Amino acid sequence: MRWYTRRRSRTVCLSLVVASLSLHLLLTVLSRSIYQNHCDTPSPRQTHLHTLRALVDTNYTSRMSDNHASYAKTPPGTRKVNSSHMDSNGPQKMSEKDAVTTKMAVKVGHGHKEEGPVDSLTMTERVGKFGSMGIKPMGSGMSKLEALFSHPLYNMPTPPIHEDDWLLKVKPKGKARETSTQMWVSDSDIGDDSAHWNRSSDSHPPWLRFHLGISRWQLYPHLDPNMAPLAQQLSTHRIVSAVQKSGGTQLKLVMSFPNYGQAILKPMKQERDEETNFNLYYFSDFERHNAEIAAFHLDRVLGYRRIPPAVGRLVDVVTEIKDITTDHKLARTFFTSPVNNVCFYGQCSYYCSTEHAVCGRPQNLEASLAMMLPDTSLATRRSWRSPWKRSYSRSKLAVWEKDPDYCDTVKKTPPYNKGTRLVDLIDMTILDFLMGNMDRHHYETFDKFGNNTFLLHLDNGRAFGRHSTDEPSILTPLEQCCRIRRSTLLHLRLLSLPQYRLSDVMRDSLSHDPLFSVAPLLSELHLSALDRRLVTVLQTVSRCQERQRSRHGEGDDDVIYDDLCPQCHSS
Ligand SMILES: Nc1ncnc2c1ncn2[C@@H]1O[C@H](COP(=O)(O)OP(=O)(O)OP(=O)(O)O)[C@@H](O)[C@H]1O
Ligand SMILES: [Mn+2]
Repeated sequence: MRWYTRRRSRTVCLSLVVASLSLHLLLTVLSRSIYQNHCDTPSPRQTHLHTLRALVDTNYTSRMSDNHASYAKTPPGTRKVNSSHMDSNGPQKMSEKDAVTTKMAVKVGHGHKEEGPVDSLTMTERVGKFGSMGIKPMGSGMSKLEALFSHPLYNMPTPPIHEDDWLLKVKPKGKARETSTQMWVSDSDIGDDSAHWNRSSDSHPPWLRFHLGISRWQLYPHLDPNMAPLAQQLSTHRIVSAVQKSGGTQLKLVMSFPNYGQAILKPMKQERDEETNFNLYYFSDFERHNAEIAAFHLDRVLGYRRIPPAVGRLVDVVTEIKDITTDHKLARTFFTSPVNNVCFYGQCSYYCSTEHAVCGRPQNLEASLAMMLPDTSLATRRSWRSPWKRSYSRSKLAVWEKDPDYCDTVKKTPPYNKGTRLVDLIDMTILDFLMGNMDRHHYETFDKFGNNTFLLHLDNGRAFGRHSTDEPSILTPLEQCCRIRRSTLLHLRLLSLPQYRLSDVMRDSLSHDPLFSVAPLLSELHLSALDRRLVTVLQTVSRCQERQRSRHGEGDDDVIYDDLCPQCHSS
């Protein structure tokens, strides 16, 4: 009898699995047709479907290290691509609106005579090409980045966003004071007469549109048309104020623009091909401007959209900082170096001294400008200590380093015992492992959304310090918890296929940053480290699944958190 019942329930389970898979495929087809670009031809669509089917295949194991095996997974008719561009599909054309009309001639190069001329594109021309769909690849075809972003996995239908799922609400017309920051208010300030909100008004400056687009689930939407104007604002708009940002340990500035937008500036501290000194502990490492920029791109490529847009800019330290700053403490730290470069060091608890000054060449300084989040008076944030925080000590080990069953405790502890918090943390772990960031001591969330929201991945300046080694301890949460979102796993598998290879997509994405005209944001060695680390992540997940199978048989999957099937998780 018991045997019969078990057999019956197994049959029911199997039918449910088959039904759910068919539903997913149906959804995929639907989403494809919803988001279909008119330029698309049928063959890539089939390719997408085949790829998706292969990715969903639970027997998938990473074969990235073996290209031939990976190609074997690709369906017939898929073009074998070796360059970073695909030519099978018409690109989504850069709209006229995206094209930048104003030109700002940027003095590229570092003022060093021995550095020859660099890419002739001006910074604004680069910016015009920024943003997921404002990209026109060199050749005639679709870039790998475009191909990736048009894949069904990135275009799954999402549930409608309710009014409560937006971070900010716009004051009704008539009450707002033009161009004032009073135009937008926190949720609690809004009255009953909120019928005329205008979230996507073209008249709003890009930074405001960015703020108004922040939801419970992400900082900005996939294929956000505001991304190009936002990047343009960050990299070209006049800077009217530059003051030091308090808090944190290293020098950073708050820059303000004429339209009231603000950004956080982190200066260049390390050459691209330089590796962090191996004798330095992670907590003594510098922050790198290119790490902030590359982290934003990687986060977007992974489909997370949890890092505020960060863009590179050549800043004139004299006219754009020294001459306009009202921060006397900052102004006092400017000096001219022995080779006539203008330098400053500001005031902070680390590296703010003459020895660690940041210098222009002679006035041009490479920097990252990250879009400022809404002020905390409008949208308070909560800072959470990471359960896998390092000890920040040369001699002490953290608890998680000593206890292999540490995750069992975390899994029982709120907020990790409910909803998506644990898998969100694992998402962050994966991002950090890929970019070698050991400095994730805290993360933040928007208070308004309680525990049911995404995690902000702020402060990525210590990523991309080393390319020749990987830091396995960063992956500990994944190793110990053996849990991952299905959507994340599918994205990672997609990025391990040759036609969407992570390094190629990242090279492509980063080439649209304005500073690419000075030098690529990540060296080739850092790009290939991404591919190598991706293999490690996929292998870790496979190991988890094997371990689970050997313990519990083929039954239900405890490793995969099926976020593509929300009704599967009622808690
Ligand atoms: N884009 C942003 N918008 C608004 N606030 C931000 C943004 N990025 C960072 N912050 C805030 O500024 C604080 C300091 O920034 P950040 O962590 O990058 O500096 P830091 O010097 O590296 O700090 P720490 O030494 O604590 O790691 C963050 O904790 C965060 O609350
Ligand atoms: Mn930091």
